Amino acid sequence: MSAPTDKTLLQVEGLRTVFETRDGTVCAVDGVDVIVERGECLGVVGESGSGKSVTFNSVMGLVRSPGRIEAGRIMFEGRDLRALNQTEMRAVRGRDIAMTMQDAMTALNPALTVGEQIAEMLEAHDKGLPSGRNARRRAIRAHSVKMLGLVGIASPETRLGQYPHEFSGGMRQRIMIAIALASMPKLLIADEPTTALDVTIQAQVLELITDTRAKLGMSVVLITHDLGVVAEHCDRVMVMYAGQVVEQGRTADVIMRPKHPYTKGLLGSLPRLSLRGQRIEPIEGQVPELIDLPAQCRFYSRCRERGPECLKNIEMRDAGNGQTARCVRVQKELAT
Ligand SMILES: Nc1ncnc2c1ncn2[C@@H]1O[C@H](COP(=O)(O)OP(=O)(O)OP(=O)(O)O)[C@@H](O)[C@H]1O
Ligand code: NI
Repeated sequence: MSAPTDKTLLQVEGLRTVFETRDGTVCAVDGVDVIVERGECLGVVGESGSGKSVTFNSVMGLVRSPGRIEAGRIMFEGRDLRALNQTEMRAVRGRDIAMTMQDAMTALNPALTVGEQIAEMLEAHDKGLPSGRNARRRAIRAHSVKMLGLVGIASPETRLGQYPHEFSGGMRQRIMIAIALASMPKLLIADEPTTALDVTIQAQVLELITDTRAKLGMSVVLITHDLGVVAEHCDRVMVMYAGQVVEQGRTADVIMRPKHPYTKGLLGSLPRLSLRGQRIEPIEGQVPELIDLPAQCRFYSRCRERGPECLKNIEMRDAGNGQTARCVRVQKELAT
């Protein structure tokens, strides 16, 4: 992983998050490092079950029993988020870091109007709201109308008074983004923001995130199965497999010169020049069970390039240009 700089907003080091199950301890996230710089968009890709959501739920302090963070440091603007108590962490959520959940349908509260939910977020984080009751109410309303307009909801004044079920799936997704953005977070974590949306709405939602990123100067973590989205919207990309980061680097480098056989597999089945809209194609074989994994490359059983030298724990290796990959074959290339 590249080194932190003055511009580093979020730095995760050695994150390990486990779930106790009847079959044993599932190590969903095992030694994950992440760096997010100010203003950048980081893409996170990997097959289902690779640990993408658990990694960022851990950052948000939202891992619930039987899960727990077992090790690692989560530094946000120089503060150690793991050292915060619940009240302090609640203040960070939404105000500094907002996350839109994979499941938009259930993430919204069905019993509250959209306006009430945006207001709740604004009240909780209280960024420069006036103190008088009426002035405060007016400010919240004005800001809520603005947010709904920003996410492309027509007649926002009327729409504020409606409940989630009165909106289409695509609109609900955009409303969740509006709620996340209402507090002007420094970091937006969008977990599969366009899953289950039709192609036109997908494009709108992503444009919205990218535009808002530019306007607010915020950073974005985009969790997605869609490599076309990564190619188009992300400065850097991180590829996860079986609870580990297996490759990361600048998007263009990783897509044009993938170093890890898993990344090559993900890209291999895609037509190079039309990545748009392509989801990850399955690679032959199965992701290993994340319980009591042997000390060897986790991709071993599915790897076309495997050899006896892969039967040990593999560290991330430097491929040059800030690109790293967890494969014994990786060699540093001269800067281009
Ligand atoms: N509540 C839980 N109990 C037990 N294991 C869990 C639980 N939640 C997650 N896991 C484990 O963590 C692994 C990683 O899950 P995670 O949701 O992070 O995957 P993901 O990469 O986000 O996948 P997807 O693309 O399907 O969203 C799962 O395969 C599962 O083994
Ligand atoms: Ni997920």
